[in-house]
Parts: sequence; structure tokens; C-alpha cells
Amino acid sequence: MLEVENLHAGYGRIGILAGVSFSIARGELVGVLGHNGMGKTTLLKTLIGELQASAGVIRYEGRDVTRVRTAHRARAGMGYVPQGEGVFPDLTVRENLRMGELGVIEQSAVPELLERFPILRPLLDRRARMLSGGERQVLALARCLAGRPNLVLLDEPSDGVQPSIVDDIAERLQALRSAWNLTILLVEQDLKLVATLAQRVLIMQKGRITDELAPSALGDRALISERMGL
Ligand SMILES: Nc1ncnc2c1ncn2[C@@H]1O[C@H](COP(=O)(O)OP(=O)(O)OP(=O)(O)O)[C@@H](O)[C@H]1O
Repeated sequence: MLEVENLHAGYGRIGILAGVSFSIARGELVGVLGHNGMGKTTLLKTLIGELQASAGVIRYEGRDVTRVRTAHRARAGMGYVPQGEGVFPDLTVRENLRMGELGVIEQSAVPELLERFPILRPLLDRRARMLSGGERQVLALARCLAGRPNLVLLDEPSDGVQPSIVDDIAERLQALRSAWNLTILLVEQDLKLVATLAQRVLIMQKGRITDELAPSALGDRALISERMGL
């Protein structure tokens, strides 16, 4: 479903991704772990096309999308939930969900999403800026899913969200993943969340994928520190 080969990208002359290679099969949920500043967000931005790759190849469903514009990648089924900024703060919840489904020709997924994320239902007419961190994260996720993606690039959904809501998001995301056969690339610092959701875990260090772990290995702090390069 997604194949990444020797991907390089950065900001101006500063190189951040220094040859990232990995692949994900359809329906898989793959976690990416790494210390701050190792390039995880940069990787997601490059995959969705907000940043241009300076070298390497991104193949999505067999098609080379490395030079394809973000809007076209989205139309092809790639979704992105950026860290902490996935909603329009001045729009209501309802309007945010509508924005998410612009350009979708299939039947609206919003009624199903409101069933799967019932926390949003009483908030439909509230502006997104008024929501709690957890509610905003659920909205960001639902907004992305309203676009009916096949692949979701998810950046730190636990950030600024209280633990009970993180557990709830994890459970609902898992249910949705199997119902919709979603493929998910999850960047996350919360080891417990990665261990709960991911089938494989990639370790990122200094702009490269340096290792792969089974989620069951995430309980072993010493091993994690060693592999993550502390
Ligand atoms: N717009 C930018 N301009 C210049 N450098 C940037 C920019 N955004 C990020 N960087 C730098 O790129 C490096 C990688 O950042 P990135 O956000 O990808 O890391 P990360 O692994 O996601 O870390 P975190 O967990 O802190 O979000 C960091 O050194 C960061 O300072």
C-alpha cells in the first residue's frame, strides 16, 4: 500500500530525512517511535506532500506520488492528521466535518463517524476553538476520516489529551480500522498507545528508520532506550 525508498527531505538547506525506507501493507497499523527532533513529523509532511522530497521515492498503491501535489494525494486516498492543528478553530464542529468531506463523491461518512465518535454529537454547533484538547483531537481525526482515506498518517494523537480520552480514541480507532480496512502510520510518543494499536513499530533516529520492533517489546524500557539511541 505504501512503499518509501531512500527518502530525503528537509527545510531549505537543512537536511532532516536522510534516507528513510520502509513499507506498509494494506490494513496494517505501523507505529513510528523516536526522540524529539528525529524527523517523525517531517516524514509525515513529506509523505503527504507538504514538504517536497529532495530524493527518494514514495509509492502509494503502486503509483509513484513523490512529485504529486498534496491535494491529489488526498484525492487518491491519503489522509493526514497533523499534530495539534488538525481543525479549523473558527469553524464549528459540523463545518469542520463538512470541510473534511469536500470532494468526496461517495455517500457521506459523517453520520457513521458521529456514531463511532459520539463525543462530537452534542458539540456539532460549537466552534472548534472552544473544544477541549481531547475533543479537538477526536474532531481532527473524524474530519480526516470524513474524506474517506485508505491510508491515515496520524501525528501524536495523544498530545494534549487526557489519558482516559486517549484510551477511548484508541478503542474507537481500532474498531474503525477493521471496519474500514484502514492502513495507519502512527507517530506517537506514548509507548502504551503504540503497544496497544501497532502491529509493527519502526524506530526513527536522525532522519532514518534504524530498527523495527514487535509491540510486545515496548514494555522493555532498557531495550527501547538502547534501540532509540539514548
Ligand atoms: N519549519 C522548519 N524549519 C526548519 N527546521 C525545522 C522546521 N520544522 C522542523 N524543523 C527541524 O527539523 C527537525 C525534525 O523535526 P520533526 O518535527 O520532524 O521531529 P519529530 O521527530 O517529529 O519531533 P517531535 O517529537 O518533537 O515533534 C528538528 O530539528 C526541527 O527543529
